[in-house]
Amino acid sequence: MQERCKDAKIELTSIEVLYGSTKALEIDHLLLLGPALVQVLGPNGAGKTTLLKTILGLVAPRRGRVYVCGYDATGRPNRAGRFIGYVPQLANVPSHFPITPWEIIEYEASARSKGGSFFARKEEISRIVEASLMAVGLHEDAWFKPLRDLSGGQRQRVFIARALVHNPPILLMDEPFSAVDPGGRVELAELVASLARTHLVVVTSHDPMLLLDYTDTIVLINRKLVAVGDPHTVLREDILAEVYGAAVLRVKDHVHISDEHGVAGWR
Ligand SMILES: Nc1ncnc2c1ncn2[C@@H]1O[C@H](COP(=O)(O)OP(=O)(O)OP(=O)(O)O)[C@@H](O)[C@H]1O
Repeated sequence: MQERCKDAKIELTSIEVLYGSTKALEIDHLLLLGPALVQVLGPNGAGKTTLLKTILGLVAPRRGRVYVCGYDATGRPNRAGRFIGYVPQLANVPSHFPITPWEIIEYEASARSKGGSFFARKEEISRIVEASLMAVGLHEDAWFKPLRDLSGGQRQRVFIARALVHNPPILLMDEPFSAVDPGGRVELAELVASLARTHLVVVTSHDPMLLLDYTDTIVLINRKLVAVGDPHTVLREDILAEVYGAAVLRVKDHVHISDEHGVAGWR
């Protein structure tokens, strides 16, 4: 029987993830409900990507369970992947191939399409590719250009489009702004925010500022869950200092975090 997602929901219970003998992440309980925008924040090596991969079933925790839309998806990427679209860090995606946005989405849609005649499927796949590229606002001029000729912002839209192909209720995005120039970030933030009106969107970040006005929940981690709640509750100097130490500064009524990714500040 086809499993359906009644509520866009991620729940983690008693999670412990190890790489070899090193503990990478510990979470007693975390419940995320959509539609919403959730930012996962933490310093380098805090376990942000590990958290996303654990939710995706790509990393199996040593103990604990991961539920996606109410289904046990612990260590089961095929089950989690039905309900989740994953947008990887652009830095980890090779961009020098002459592949085009259309081909990337077409490949994903073909891999996920089943049944029907070859011609009906081909027509349906073209419809899905077009709808996905339009949903992320990628201009038609860019659809058949090699990926390497696109800007960071355009490339990021392509991978968001790919994540949307199977119409998942949940989107996980790993540092979606890191390879995008400052000019493109604001527009991209608006796209992410608009998707969060209809999806549960979980974004990892070093800088919560760009999405702050749209954010429902901040999850602060540092190899364990440090705090979870709305931005006003979590982005407090004393809580941040627990994770970032001396990298947290107060200048007048602004709080700043400075790390090798730059300085993020807010009031
Ligand atoms: N496959 C792996 N094998 C061994 N150690 C790993 C593996 N993946 C991650 N780690 C380690 O686990 C810790 C958490 O890594 P992770 O990539 O989840 O952190 P992060 O918060 O996403 O970091 P960053 O902000 O630098 O991207 C780091 O110390 C990292 O070196």
